[in-house]
This record gives sequence, C-alpha cells and structure tokens, in this order.
Amino acid sequence: MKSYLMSAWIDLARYPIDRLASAAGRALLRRCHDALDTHGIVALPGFVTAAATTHMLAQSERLQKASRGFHSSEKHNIFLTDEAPPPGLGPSHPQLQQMSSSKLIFAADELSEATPLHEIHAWPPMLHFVQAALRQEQIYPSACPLGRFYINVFSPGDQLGWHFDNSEFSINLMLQPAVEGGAFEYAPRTREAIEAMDTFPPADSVGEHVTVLSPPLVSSSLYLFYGRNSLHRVSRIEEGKRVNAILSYNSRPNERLHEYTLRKFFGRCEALPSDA
Ligand SMILES: O=C(O)CCC(=O)C(=O)O
Ligand SMILES: [Fe+2]
Repeated sequence: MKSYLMSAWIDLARYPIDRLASAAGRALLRRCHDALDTHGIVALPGFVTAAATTHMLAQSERLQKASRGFHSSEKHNIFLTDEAPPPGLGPSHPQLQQMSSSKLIFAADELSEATPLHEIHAWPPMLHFVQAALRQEQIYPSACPLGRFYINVFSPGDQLGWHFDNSEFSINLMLQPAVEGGAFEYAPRTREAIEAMDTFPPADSVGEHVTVLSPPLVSSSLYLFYGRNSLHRVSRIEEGKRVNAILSYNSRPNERLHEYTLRKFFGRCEALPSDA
C-alpha cells in the first residue's frame, strides 16, 4: 500500500515511519530509543488517525452487539507459565502468586480484511519501524490466523493481573481508555529483581518495592514496550470500556501461537470458516 493511502490510517506527517532514513525519521527513532532506554516503554500519541480509531471502535462495537469474540477469564501466575513451582516455596513467593485476568477478545479472523488494523499490521514500513524502534535484528509479522492482531475490550470489573509477557516486546494501540480505572502500570526491567524476591508484595503495593510507571493512556496512541522483562498489569476497570489493539511480530518467520495459548486467549484453535 502506498504512503498516501496509508496516511488515512497513520499520521505519517507526525510519524514518518515510511522515511526512517530522513532527518525526521532518524529523530523519531532517537526519541523511541531514548524513551525505551530510560523507561522501557515509548508512547507515541496520535500515531493513528482519528478515522482509523473510529473505524476500529465501530468494528469492535458491531462485534460486541453480535455477541462475537471470546471472554477470557483466567487465573495465572506472574510468569504466565504452567510449570509446577519447585516444592518448599513459602506461600508469598512470586512463583506462587495467582493473578486474575479477564477481557473480551476479538481474534484477527473476526476482524475483516478491510480493517485498518489489518492494513497497518501488514504494511512493510510499520514492520521496519517497529524493528528499528525496538532494536530488533529481524522481525516478521505473526502468521497466526487468530493472534496476528486482535482487539481487547475490558468492561468494568475486568483487569489484567501482574505478569511478564512471553513475547519479548509488545505493540499496543490504545483505541479508547476507560473512563475510570484501566491504567497500564509498568515496572521497567524488573524481572531479575522480582525473581530474586522471596515475598511478592500485595498487588496494590508493588509500587512500594519497584518503580512503577503509569503512562497516560490516550486514544489513537501507540505504545511499544519490553513486556518479557518488565512486570506490568492493567488495573481494574471501574467505569466505561477500555478498548485496545495488539499487533504481533515475531523474531522468527511464520510463527503461530501454541494450542494452549490459543485456547486461553481465543477459546479455540481453529480459524473460523472464511465466510463466517
Ligand atoms: O492492554 C494493555 O494495556 C496491556 C496488555 C498486556 O499487557 C498484554 O496483553 O499482555
Ligand atoms: Fe502483557
């Protein structure tokens, strides 16, 4: 897709991701690197256009009305593993903490081909930008029919408990922050410190033990962060819906999510029939 068409979805004047070698492109990358080095996260306000956000929110609204999607509700540990912890750990050990998470998810195959999300995810300059901003050697768009991109809808009472992601980095597009609650709380580069703890703090006191950032969440903004190394959560939504999109890229080509993750996230392993 040509830049002049993509500029309907991405604010390419403000974020010249299709001209990374230009002075403006290099300045953008420097800004990303500085923020990632300092905070482990970079926020890019107004990365997508209001038209793109409106389009994606309308699609999510239609799917909610049609009772589509999968409401995932689960208990998990902070490392998102199913491995049995070694015996003899005290009850407050980080490996034994059970967190609760719930949200409604629309998988990629429920989001039509014509969605801006599909076009943004597949656009080569987007991949090159993410790769350069996150200083990855080579990344590839996820090939997972369900998980290559998806939309999360958090309603009041939903949250994501503290966790480290399995993937090294995450690309999160905020479409609509909650009216109240639903903060993204992020503790940069804390994996080693948390792994070394004997006692994990109560969920609401984590910030007394490690530095927790809570970037302002603004509609149409893109957030890039290193989720495998940094403990993070989405606090309980108190009012309004919180809607965001996740774009997946991997360090190996043709990666797909494993059956276990697919079941947990999407409630199924198979893509829907293409005429669904
Ligand atoms: O919704 C967010 O802001 C973060 C999502 C997240 O941490 C995840 O999907 O693993
Ligand atoms: Fe996460």
